Amino acid sequence: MALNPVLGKLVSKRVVLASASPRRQEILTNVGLRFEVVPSWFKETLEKSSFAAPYEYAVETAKQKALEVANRMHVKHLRTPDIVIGADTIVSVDEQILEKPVDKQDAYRMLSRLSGKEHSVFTGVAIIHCSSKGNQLETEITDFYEETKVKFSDLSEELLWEYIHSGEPMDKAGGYGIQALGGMLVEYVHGDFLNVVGFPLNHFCKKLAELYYPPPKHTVQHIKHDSIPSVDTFENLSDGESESSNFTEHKGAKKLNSSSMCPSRPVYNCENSSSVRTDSMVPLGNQNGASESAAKLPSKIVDLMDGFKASKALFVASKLKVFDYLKTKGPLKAVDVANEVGTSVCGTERLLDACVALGLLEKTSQGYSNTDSANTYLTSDGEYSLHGYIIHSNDHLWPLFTNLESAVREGSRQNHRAFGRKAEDLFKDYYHSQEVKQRFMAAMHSIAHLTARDVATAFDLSQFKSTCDLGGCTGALAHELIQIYPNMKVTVFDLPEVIANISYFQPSEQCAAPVTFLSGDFFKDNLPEADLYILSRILHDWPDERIHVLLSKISAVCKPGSALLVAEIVLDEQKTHPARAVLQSLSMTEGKQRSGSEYKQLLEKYGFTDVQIKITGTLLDAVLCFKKNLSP
Ligand SMILES: C[S@@+](CC[C@H](N)C(=O)[O-])C[C@H]1O[C@@H](n2cnc3c(N)ncnc32)[C@H](O)[C@@H]1O
Repeated sequence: MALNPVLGKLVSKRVVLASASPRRQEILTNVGLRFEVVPSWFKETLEKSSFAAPYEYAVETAKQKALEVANRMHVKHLRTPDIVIGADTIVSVDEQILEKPVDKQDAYRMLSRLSGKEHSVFTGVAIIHCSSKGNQLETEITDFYEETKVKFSDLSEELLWEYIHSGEPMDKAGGYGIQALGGMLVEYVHGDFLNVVGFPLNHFCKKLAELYYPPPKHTVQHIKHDSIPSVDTFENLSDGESESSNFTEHKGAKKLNSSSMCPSRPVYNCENSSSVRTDSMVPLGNQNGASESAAKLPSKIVDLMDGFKASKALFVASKLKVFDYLKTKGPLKAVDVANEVGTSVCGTERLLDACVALGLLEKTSQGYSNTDSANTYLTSDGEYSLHGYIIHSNDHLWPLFTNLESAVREGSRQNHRAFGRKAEDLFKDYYHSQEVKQRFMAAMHSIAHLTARDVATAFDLSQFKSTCDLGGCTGALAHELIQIYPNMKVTVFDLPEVIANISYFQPSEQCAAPVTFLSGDFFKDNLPEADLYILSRILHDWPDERIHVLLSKISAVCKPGSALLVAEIVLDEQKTHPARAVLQSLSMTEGKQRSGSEYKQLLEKYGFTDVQIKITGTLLDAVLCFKKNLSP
């Protein structure tokens, strides 16, 4: 895990880097940040002369790059990220801004201006927190810049041209790369070296610390702003702790909608060479001048202690279809909800108030109504309904997790304790009754529908003409693939008892090329021919012997050049994050979650090469690999 615990705050978020720079990607990857790369289409054409100082230009460009990506993901890809990071590096010498050279002559012009002189490298960084209200994208922007002074030696014409002919200057601000050959031109560096490479990591971490651990007012003077707080320091800070809600619930926080794409000049509150909107920096707990308390409040631990109550409140409200009633009939008073769902008035009122406290409902004088996210995710017909998974969590996972202590003691699944029977395998257990099977299928469908676009677009799959989704269940991913790749023929292969029950889950609108459903057992039966095989959320469920059978069969049927796409949550190399995957492991299936290098090793063992891993930052990551060519 990253040394800086603030980065841990980003683990559960969809973080996007709006930059194609491999150097920025490397800097952030090296410290363990998980993020998706979506290069910005924003053209670096802002009028430089309209900025009073070079750094203002870099900050504004960084901001516009990040906003373009946030807006595009929200509108075009229907995937609103949690955080978009934009950066722009420029070199400034004699009050002139140098960006990337357009050709060798331009590189010569830049480098000869830098020869024998000190210049400044500025990187502007924008951290944009995004949320979606209705169809509107809302953003909260934090931006800052870092300056590093660099002095070049006197460069001879010969050295200069030799460097230009190396090709290195062409994609770099100021026409040099300090981390490679360009390092030989440099006499000294004053300031953050990584800033010159392209990303001021230290300042970025400090900014995150300010955002996620804002100092309480009464201790402001004691906090060293020029250091990244240690874990100890964090404990001394009062943190609003609730990870994502810090940014959505600050009373004073200024929301900007997507119209802020227009490059208007912001009003900055400049402090220590950074500009941050101070209104989003006020910690919730301190806004009303809460009195000093001698004991530190371990907010995270308190949240964990109460977490099960929150989960159960969500489950019960979902099971009672409270969100469905409020969607069609709200706002409703507690007594009306109680009448609709057939529950006690006092119990219903408590449940509804708890849902308000959890941010799932709103309460006004007219009664209770759904929040936008309740309409989208919690109603059973919501666009991205998680209702199926929530009911599965309540009816299946909850009883299993109440036996967690025994599971840990014994190292085995607890179905016999939770449900009074021990099935041969996971799916024999799910499919023993029609009711449980349909509940499980609805659960799989809700997550698959929510993640399908991320999985389908993690790699460009347009080269594949035929695809077989093994264990593809209701076909949610298959339908998305056909939408994105209209020339692709997709077959879903699943057990007969699943295929017999898929009709309820099919989209109402007709597709040009319908999905084919084929029943069979992927451990025993012949697999259909395809250019691309998919295993989405399959491998983590099975023990090694079964995986051996399955991957051997796929490898045997795969022609050279065909591919296998695995969709799973990929663990970090320490195998402790993301938490969702590690917590899922506690249900003790015979399978296991794997890290990126473990997937690579596993797939290579079965003759797959060129293993590429895409950490999407969402609920599922993707691994693509190709069947080895037979030629030596
Ligand atoms: C965890 S679910 C994943 C479903 C889907 N791929 C997704 O990502 O939502 C596992 C799927 O594998 C299917 N499955 C389990 N054993 C199978 C077998 N022996 N042959 C074919 N499909 C199987 C199950 O019916 C189920 O649909």
